[in-house]
Amino acid sequence: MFKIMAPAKINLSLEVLGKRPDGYHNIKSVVQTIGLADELDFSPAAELDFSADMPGWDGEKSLISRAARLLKSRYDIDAGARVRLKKRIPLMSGLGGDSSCAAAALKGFNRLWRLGIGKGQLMEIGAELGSDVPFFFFGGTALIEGRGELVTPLGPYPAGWAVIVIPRVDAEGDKTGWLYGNLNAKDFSDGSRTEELVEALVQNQPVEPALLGNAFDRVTTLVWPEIQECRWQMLKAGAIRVYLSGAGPALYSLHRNKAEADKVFRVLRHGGVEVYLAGVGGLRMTREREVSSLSLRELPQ
Ligand SMILES: C[C@](O)(CO)[C@H](O)COP(=O)(O)OP(=O)(O)OC[C@H]1O[C@@H](n2ccc(N)nc2=O)[C@H](O)[C@@H]1O
Ligand SMILES: Nc1ncnc2c1ncn2[C@@H]1O[C@H](COP(=O)(O)OP(=O)(O)OP(=O)(O)O)[C@@H](O)[C@H]1O
Repeated sequence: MFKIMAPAKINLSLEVLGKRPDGYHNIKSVVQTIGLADELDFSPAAELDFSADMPGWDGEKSLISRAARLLKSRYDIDAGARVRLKKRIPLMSGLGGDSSCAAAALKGFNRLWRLGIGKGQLMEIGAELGSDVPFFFFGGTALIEGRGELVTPLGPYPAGWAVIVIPRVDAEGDKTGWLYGNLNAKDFSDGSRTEELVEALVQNQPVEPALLGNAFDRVTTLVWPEIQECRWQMLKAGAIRVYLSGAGPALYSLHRNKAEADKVFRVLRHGGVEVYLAGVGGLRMTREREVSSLSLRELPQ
């Protein structure tokens, strides 16, 4: 019937400003979709029927099924749907895979059941499913704020390549919530580094690597000592700087040309590391410039 791609994301900057009364944290983060993506294949069915080609993937645990149930109850839908998922993004890795699938699912069910829901409303429903979900209705390069539901599209990040390594750690349950809960005042910052990065992107200026960084660096290194070993392996393979994505454990390095990225990728793959090579930046994943009701910020002129 039809397919929808669900790209992974990396956090180029991720600053946590502090804890909110509702238990979430205010953040400022420049997020970027990358060429590593899942693929959702939708077709009509009498009941809900979800499956994936990844062993251990459980439809009932995925936000895809929560998205379906939420729309069915809110819009009084009797119809079902069959979704076949080609899963490429490692789960619970910091690459936002299930969050991206949730956004793709909302788009797909909206189309399959002819609900006619606008993008802004879909983003608000997405925000009920998870803080990373609204961003995926824009993709490309964007600033996310609030708990992640305020999305401001930005000029494209300079086109390049990312080498992504997934350290072998036991990330399970609500690892993101647990890691947020283990942040403390020294992990918090005021968002100014991310504002500088936004300014560079909006003004199409070169991006200083020092502007990239992640508030979860300290706590993830404490919880998962394997991360340090992976960082060293990436540096030894030729990466200049290694960054953490989301709440981890995924690590990535950025490269302007493919040949350099490919060399690092091959060395790591030969070393038995779970490693991916993906395009970064350049094109915007979506063409729409519609700014949703959730994107309240004005870009610096
Ligand atoms: C780390 C990031 O991936 C950065 O992009 C996101 O902030 C996390 O987004 P996410 O995985 O969609 O997170 P959610 O599923 O909404 O929240 C999981 C748990 O993480 C914590 N959480 C999440 C987002 C946020 N801004 N503050 C939080 O404290 C909350 O305890 C929440 O119960
Ligand atoms: N076995 C499973 N099958 C399908 N979905 C799962 C499974 N285990 C967990 N999930 C879903 O995946 C979500 C987390 O995966 P996701 O890939 O979005 O997070 P992430 O990569 O850690 O992103 P980030 O760290 O950036 O928030 C869980 O909240 C849960 O909804």
